[in-house]
Amino acid sequence: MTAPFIEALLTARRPVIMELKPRDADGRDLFAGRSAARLATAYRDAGAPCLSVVTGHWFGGTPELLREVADHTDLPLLHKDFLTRRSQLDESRAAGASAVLLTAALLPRSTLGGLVEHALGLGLTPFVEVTREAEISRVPHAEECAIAVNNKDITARERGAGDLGRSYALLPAVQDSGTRCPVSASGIHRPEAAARLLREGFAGVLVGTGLLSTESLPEWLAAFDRQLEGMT
Ligand SMILES: O=P(O)(O)OC[C@@H](O)[C@@H](O)c1c[nH]c2ccccc12
Repeated sequence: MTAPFIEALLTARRPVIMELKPRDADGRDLFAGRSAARLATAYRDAGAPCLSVVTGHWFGGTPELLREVADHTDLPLLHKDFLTRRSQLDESRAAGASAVLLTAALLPRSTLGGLVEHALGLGLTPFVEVTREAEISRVPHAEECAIAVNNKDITARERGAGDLGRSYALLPAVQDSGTRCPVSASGIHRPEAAARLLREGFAGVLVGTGLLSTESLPEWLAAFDRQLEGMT
Protein backbone atom coordinates (compact mmCIF):
# COMPACT_ATOMS: atom_id res chain seq x y z
CA MET A 1 0.00 0.00 0.00
CA THR A 2 1.35 3.46 -0.79
CA ALA A 3 1.96 5.86 2.06
CA PRO A 4 2.10 9.35 0.55
CA PHE A 5 3.00 11.02 3.83
CA ILE A 6 6.03 8.79 4.47
CA GLU A 7 7.14 8.76 0.83
CA ALA A 8 7.01 12.56 0.66
CA LEU A 9 9.16 12.86 3.76
CA LEU A 10 11.69 10.20 2.75
CA THR A 11 12.26 11.73 -0.68
CA ALA A 12 12.32 15.39 0.40
CA ARG A 13 15.30 17.66 0.04
CA ARG A 14 14.10 19.42 3.20
CA PRO A 15 12.44 16.76 5.35
CA VAL A 16 10.71 19.27 7.59
CA ILE A 17 7.05 18.68 8.46
CA MET A 18 5.82 22.25 8.74
CA GLU A 19 2.98 22.66 11.22
CA LEU A 20 -0.05 24.94 11.25
CA LYS A 21 -0.99 25.55 14.88
CA PRO A 22 -3.03 28.66 15.72
CA ARG A 23 -1.70 29.05 19.27
CA ASP A 24 1.02 27.60 21.46
CA ALA A 25 0.20 25.80 24.70
CA ASP A 26 0.45 29.06 26.65
CA GLY A 27 -2.14 30.70 24.44
CA ARG A 28 0.28 32.79 22.41
CA ASP A 29 -1.09 33.58 18.97
CA LEU A 30 1.07 31.97 16.28
CA PHE A 31 -0.91 32.73 13.12
CA ALA A 32 -0.56 36.47 13.74
CA GLY A 33 -3.35 37.45 11.38
CA ARG A 34 -2.28 35.07 8.60
CA SER A 35 -4.93 32.76 7.19
CA ALA A 36 -4.45 28.99 7.08
CA ALA A 37 -4.55 29.19 3.28
CA ARG A 38 -1.77 31.76 3.20
CA LEU A 39 0.41 29.72 5.55
CA ALA A 40 -0.20 26.51 3.61
CA THR A 41 0.83 28.25 0.40
CA ALA A 42 3.92 29.75 2.01
CA TYR A 43 4.97 26.34 3.30
CA ARG A 44 4.34 24.67 -0.04
CA ASP A 45 6.40 27.36 -1.79
CA ALA A 46 9.13 26.79 0.80
CA GLY A 47 9.34 23.16 -0.32
CA ALA A 48 7.50 21.49 2.56
CA PRO A 49 7.09 17.79 1.76
CA CYS A 50 4.03 17.54 3.99
CA LEU A 51 2.18 19.61 6.58
CA SER A 52 0.85 19.04 10.09
CA VAL A 53 -2.50 20.62 10.98
CA VAL A 54 -3.44 20.99 14.66
CA THR A 55 -7.18 20.97 15.24
CA GLY A 56 -7.10 20.55 19.04
CA HIS A 57 -8.78 23.37 20.93
CA TRP A 58 -5.90 23.65 23.44
CA PHE A 59 -3.95 25.07 20.54
CA GLY A 60 -6.69 27.24 19.11
CA GLY A 61 -7.52 24.69 16.44
CA THR A 62 -10.93 23.73 15.10
CA PRO A 63 -12.10 20.67 13.15
CA GLU A 64 -12.66 22.92 10.12
CA LEU A 65 -8.98 23.86 9.96
CA LEU A 66 -8.01 20.51 8.43
CA ARG A 67 -10.53 20.80 5.62
CA GLU A 68 -9.57 24.40 5.00
CA VAL A 69 -5.91 23.47 4.58
CA ALA A 70 -6.81 20.44 2.45
CA ASP A 71 -8.78 22.74 0.15
CA HIS A 72 -5.67 24.82 -0.45
CA THR A 73 -2.93 22.27 -0.91
CA ASP A 74 -2.20 18.87 -2.40
CA LEU A 75 0.55 18.16 0.13
CA PRO A 76 0.03 15.13 2.39
CA LEU A 77 -1.47 16.31 5.68
CA LEU A 78 -0.98 15.01 9.21
CA HIS A 79 -4.03 15.52 11.40
CA LYS A 80 -2.91 16.40 14.94
CA ASP A 81 -5.51 16.12 17.64
CA PHE A 82 -6.27 13.78 20.53
CA LEU A 83 -7.64 10.99 18.41
CA THR A 84 -8.93 8.10 20.46
CA ARG A 85 -11.81 6.62 18.43
CA ARG A 86 -12.07 4.94 15.06
CA SER A 87 -14.84 7.27 13.95
CA GLN A 88 -12.44 10.19 14.38
CA LEU A 89 -10.05 8.55 11.94
CA ASP A 90 -12.88 8.14 9.44
CA GLU A 91 -13.52 11.87 9.80
CA SER A 92 -9.82 12.69 9.40
CA ARG A 93 -9.73 10.84 6.14
CA ALA A 94 -12.94 12.44 4.91
CA ALA A 95 -11.47 15.86 5.70
CA GLY A 96 -8.37 15.15 3.62
CA ALA A 97 -5.72 13.76 5.99
CA SER A 98 -2.97 11.37 4.86
CA ALA A 99 -1.66 10.68 8.36
CA VAL A 100 -3.14 10.76 11.85
CA LEU A 101 -1.58 11.43 15.24
CA LEU A 102 -1.82 8.59 17.74
CA THR A 103 -0.38 9.46 21.14
CA ALA A 104 1.01 6.30 22.73
CA ALA A 105 1.13 7.77 26.24
CA LEU A 106 -2.62 8.42 26.19
CA LEU A 107 -3.83 5.15 24.69
CA PRO A 108 -4.03 1.72 26.31
CA ARG A 109 -2.13 -0.92 24.30
CA SER A 110 -5.22 -2.56 22.80
CA THR A 111 -6.73 0.78 21.81
CA LEU A 112 -3.49 1.89 20.19
CA GLY A 113 -3.29 -1.38 18.27
CA GLY A 114 -6.88 -1.10 17.08
CA LEU A 115 -6.39 2.48 15.95
CA VAL A 116 -3.16 1.68 14.09
CA GLU A 117 -4.95 -1.10 12.22
CA HIS A 118 -8.00 1.00 11.50
CA ALA A 119 -5.82 3.83 10.16
CA LEU A 120 -3.89 1.46 7.90
CA GLY A 121 -7.15 -0.01 6.65
CA LEU A 122 -8.25 3.48 5.64
CA GLY A 123 -4.96 4.13 3.84
CA LEU A 124 -3.85 6.59 6.53
CA THR A 125 -0.33 6.58 7.94
CA PRO A 126 -0.32 6.24 11.73
CA PHE A 127 1.99 8.93 13.12
CA VAL A 128 2.63 7.52 16.57
CA GLU A 129 4.08 9.91 19.12
CA VAL A 130 6.21 8.42 21.88
CA THR A 131 7.96 9.84 24.91
CA ARG A 132 9.40 6.74 26.58
CA GLU A 133 11.09 3.55 25.44
CA ALA A 134 8.32 1.32 26.80
CA GLU A 135 5.82 3.03 24.48
CA ILE A 136 7.85 2.19 21.38
CA SER A 137 7.51 -1.57 21.85
CA ARG A 138 3.71 -1.15 22.02
CA VAL A 139 3.46 0.07 18.40
CA PRO A 140 2.17 -2.68 16.10
CA HIS A 141 3.01 -2.62 12.37
CA ALA A 142 5.79 -0.14 13.13
CA GLU A 143 7.21 -0.63 9.64
CA GLU A 144 4.10 1.07 8.25
CA CYS A 145 4.04 3.85 10.84
CA ALA A 146 5.94 7.07 11.29
CA ILE A 147 7.22 7.03 14.87
CA ALA A 148 7.84 10.45 16.36
CA VAL A 149 9.70 11.17 19.55
CA ASN A 150 7.89 14.07 21.20
CA ASN A 151 10.43 16.29 22.94
CA LYS A 152 7.70 17.78 25.10
CA ASP A 153 5.05 16.13 27.24
CA ILE A 154 1.47 16.00 26.19
CA THR A 155 0.54 15.21 29.79
CA ALA A 156 1.90 18.67 30.64
CA ARG A 157 -0.04 20.07 27.68
CA GLU A 158 3.11 20.55 25.63
CA ARG A 159 4.29 23.34 27.90
CA GLY A 160 7.95 24.15 28.48
CA ALA A 161 10.97 24.23 26.23
CA GLY A 162 11.20 20.56 25.36
CA ASP A 163 14.22 18.29 25.66
CA LEU A 164 15.88 17.35 22.39
CA GLY A 165 18.09 14.97 24.39
CA ARG A 166 15.05 12.70 24.55
CA SER A 167 15.14 12.31 20.77
CA TYR A 168 18.79 11.30 20.80
CA ALA A 169 18.24 8.90 23.69
CA LEU A 170 15.26 7.15 22.07
CA LEU A 171 16.48 7.08 18.45
CA PRO A 172 18.10 3.60 18.65
CA ALA A 173 14.89 2.09 20.04
CA VAL A 174 12.79 3.85 17.40
CA GLN A 175 15.09 2.52 14.66
CA ASP A 176 14.91 -0.98 16.14
CA SER A 177 11.11 -0.88 15.91
CA GLY A 178 11.40 -1.28 12.14
CA THR A 179 9.86 2.05 11.17
CA ARG A 180 11.23 3.61 7.97
CA CYS A 181 10.36 6.99 9.30
CA PRO A 182 11.75 8.10 12.67
CA VAL A 183 10.74 11.70 13.37
CA SER A 184 11.66 14.19 16.08
CA ALA A 185 8.86 16.58 17.07
CA SER A 186 8.33 19.62 19.31
CA GLY A 187 10.67 22.17 20.77
CA ILE A 188 12.87 22.34 17.65
CA HIS A 189 13.32 26.05 17.08
CA ARG A 190 16.66 26.63 15.44
CA PRO A 191 17.66 25.38 12.00
CA GLU A 192 20.93 24.09 13.46
CA ALA A 193 19.02 21.83 15.85
CA ALA A 194 16.74 20.54 13.07
CA ALA A 195 19.70 19.73 10.81
CA ARG A 196 21.59 17.97 13.60
CA LEU A 197 18.64 15.69 14.35
CA LEU A 198 18.56 14.68 10.68
CA ARG A 199 22.29 14.06 10.61
CA GLU A 200 22.02 11.79 13.63
CA GLY A 201 19.52 9.58 11.85
CA PHE A 202 16.02 11.03 12.01
CA ALA A 203 14.22 10.86 8.67
CA GLY A 204 12.21 13.98 9.44
CA VAL A 205 11.64 16.75 11.95
CA LEU A 206 8.33 18.39 12.82
CA VAL A 207 8.49 22.11 13.51
CA GLY A 208 5.55 24.23 14.60
CA THR A 209 6.28 27.25 16.78
CA GLY A 210 9.81 27.75 15.41
CA LEU A 211 8.60 28.30 11.85
CA LEU A 212 5.37 30.10 12.74
CA SER A 213 7.24 32.65 14.81
CA THR A 214 10.38 33.13 12.75
CA GLU A 215 10.77 36.60 11.31
CA SER A 216 11.91 35.19 7.99
CA LEU A 217 11.00 31.75 6.70
CA PRO A 218 13.46 32.04 3.76
CA GLU A 219 16.30 32.87 6.14
CA TRP A 220 15.41 29.99 8.48
CA LEU A 221 15.42 27.60 5.53
CA ALA A 222 18.63 29.00 4.05
CA ALA A 223 20.37 28.46 7.40
CA PHE A 224 18.91 24.96 7.55
CA ASP A 225 20.18 24.19 4.02
CA ARG A 226 23.67 25.47 4.89
CA GLN A 227 23.72 23.29 7.98
CA LEU A 228 22.58 20.21 6.07
CA GLU A 229 25.10 20.81 3.26
CA GLY A 230 27.87 21.34 5.78
CA MET A 231 27.10 17.95 7.15
CA THR A 232 27.39 15.92 3.96
O1 LIG B 1 5.46 24.00 18.25
P1 LIG B 1 6.46 22.95 18.43
O2 LIG B 1 7.19 23.01 19.74
O3 LIG B 1 7.44 22.91 17.25
O4 LIG B 1 5.69 21.53 18.45
C1 LIG B 1 5.03 21.04 17.32
C2 LIG B 1 4.21 19.80 17.64
O5 LIG B 1 5.07 18.74 17.92
C3 LIG B 1 3.21 20.04 18.77
O6 LIG B 1 2.34 21.00 18.28
C4 LIG B 1 2.43 18.80 19.24
C5 LIG B 1 2.98 17.67 19.68
N1 LIG B 1 2.01 16.78 20.03
C6 LIG B 1 0.80 17.34 19.84
C7 LIG B 1 -0.49 16.85 20.06
C8 LIG B 1 -1.57 17.64 19.74
C9 LIG B 1 -1.38 18.90 19.23
C10 LIG B 1 -0.08 19.44 19.03
C11 LIG B 1 1.01 18.65 19.33
